[in-house]
Parts: sequence; C-alpha cells; structure tokens
Amino acid sequence: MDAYQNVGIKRRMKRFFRRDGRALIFAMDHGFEHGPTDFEEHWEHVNPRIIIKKVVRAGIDGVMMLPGLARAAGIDVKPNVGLMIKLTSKTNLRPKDDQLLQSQLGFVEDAVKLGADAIAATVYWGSPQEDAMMRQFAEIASYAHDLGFPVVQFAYPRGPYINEKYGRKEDYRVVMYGARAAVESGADMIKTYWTGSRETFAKVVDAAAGVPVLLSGGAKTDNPVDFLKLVWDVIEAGGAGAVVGRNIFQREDPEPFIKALLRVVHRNEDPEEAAKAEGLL
Ligand SMILES: O=C(COP(=O)(O)O)[C@@H](O)[C@H](O)[C@H](O)COP(=O)(O)O
Repeated sequence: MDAYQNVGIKRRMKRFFRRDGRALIFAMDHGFEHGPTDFEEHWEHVNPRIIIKKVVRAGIDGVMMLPGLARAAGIDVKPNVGLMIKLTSKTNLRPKDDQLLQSQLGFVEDAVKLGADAIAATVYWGSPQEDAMMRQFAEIASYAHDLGFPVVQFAYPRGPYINEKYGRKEDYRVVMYGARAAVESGADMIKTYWTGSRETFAKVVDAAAGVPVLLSGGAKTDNPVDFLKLVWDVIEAGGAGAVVGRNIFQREDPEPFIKALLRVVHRNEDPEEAAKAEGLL
C-alpha cells in the first residue's frame, strides 16, 4: 500500500478512536435490518435527525448508518465525529432461506460522496452464502483501501453448521474464528458478538492480532447498569469499545446513558460509579 493510502486510513481511523485507542459508536440501521418497530418504545427516535443530534451532543465518537440515512442526517454528524457508512444489509422481510445473506445496497463512491470516514460491510461467516459475502467484502475493501478509507467488518458467524457444531453462534471458538477471518480478509476494525466472559472475549481480541475489536451492542437491557457492566468487561478484555444501537435509542433519555458509557470506555470508570455520576442511579 503506498504512503498516501496508509496516511488516509490512519487519519480516518483517528476520527473514531481517541488517543486511548477506544471508541463508542452509535449504530442506526435498525429501521432497515429489523424494521421500524424497533423504535416504537421511543417513537421520536425513528427520526434520524432527532436521535443523531442527541448522540452527538452527548459526545459520541462515531455514528454508523446506511447510505440513505446518511443522506437524511449525515449533516448532523458533526465534523469531529466519525461517520461510518455500511454498504451491505438485509431486511427481516426476506424469506428465511435468504436471511443469511447481506446484499450490497450502496457503493464505495456513495460513501465517499457522503463524507464517510470509514466503510463497513457484514460477512456472515459460516452462512451457505458466505462465498457471496466474501467476494462483496473483498471488492468493497479493495476499492476503499485504494482510496485511503478504513474498512470495518461486521464479522458475524451465522449458519446451520455453526449451530450443529458449536451449539450457539456466540461460542467463543466461533466468534474468535470470525474475528480472525475478518483480519485475514483485510478488515481495519471488527464488530462482533459478546462471548459471555472476559476470558473468552480476550481470546477473540488476541485472534484479531491488533485489529481493534468492537462489541456489537445487542438488545436493550432493562437495567442500564447491566449494559455498562458488559461494556466494562469488553474493555477489561482488551476490546476497543462498542457499536451500540438499541441500548441508546430505546432509552427515553439517551444522553446521560451515553455519557456514562463514555466514562466506562475512556476513563475506565466503574459502571456503578459512572451511572451515579450521570444520575442514572
Ligand atoms: O449488526 C447489526 C444487526 O445485527 P443482528 O442481525 O440484529 O444480530 C446491526 O444492524 C446493528 O446496528 C448492531 O447490532 C448494533 O445495534 P444494537 O445491537 O446495539 O441494537
């Protein structure tokens, strides 16, 4: 890779990661991947401009969106906040047999025009359609790297063989495998599942061989401290932070919660202390 691209990738990575090498990123692709019902708990957050303004005000490090939402609300992602555009997706409406495929819904050029700082794509490792997603990722990554953009892989092990062999997709051996596959396929950042313990997540981090590993948030926890504790475990395991959607936009007042998360991610604060400091307890 020549010096220009190398500098481009490094500079853009720094728009997400602070000097401590960690980042808290807001995810908003749920209207497409899960359907707008995900927003019903706090319906005003279905409007990307409303929720993006809140998360930016709270001090989030980055925002991840699909290209269409970035057209609508990318302008609200202030220049000091990293913008990650994801170029693959799927709806929950497609037939069951096709749920293990993410399709390309935008192009690297679109992300560049939208002012992206990083480009993301999902690979369901172990899917019967793994081959198609590997090719898609390779094409996106190759072009993005040529232009000096970092590439994020949502490295999600998913598929019938995984269930048969490991019992669950969150088994650390398979999450670790997905993370390693992401590294070996050229990812600059990895987003993946929680494996259930610090010890096992630390192995995922080791398998990623220096490529930052971010937690994929998951369903909202009733008690906000439970999610703070999860992110604390990720950080203690050597993880680089988290990409969080529902735990933010499904809360009535996401701002103190984000501030508490930032305390845990960047200041190593104990989750309960962080929650108290932001008035959550
Ligand atoms: O990866 C995604 C969906 O995963 P899923 O198929 O629901 O397991 C992304 O659409 C989300 O943005 C990501 O999971 C982060 O959002 P939350 O899980 O924190 O809501």
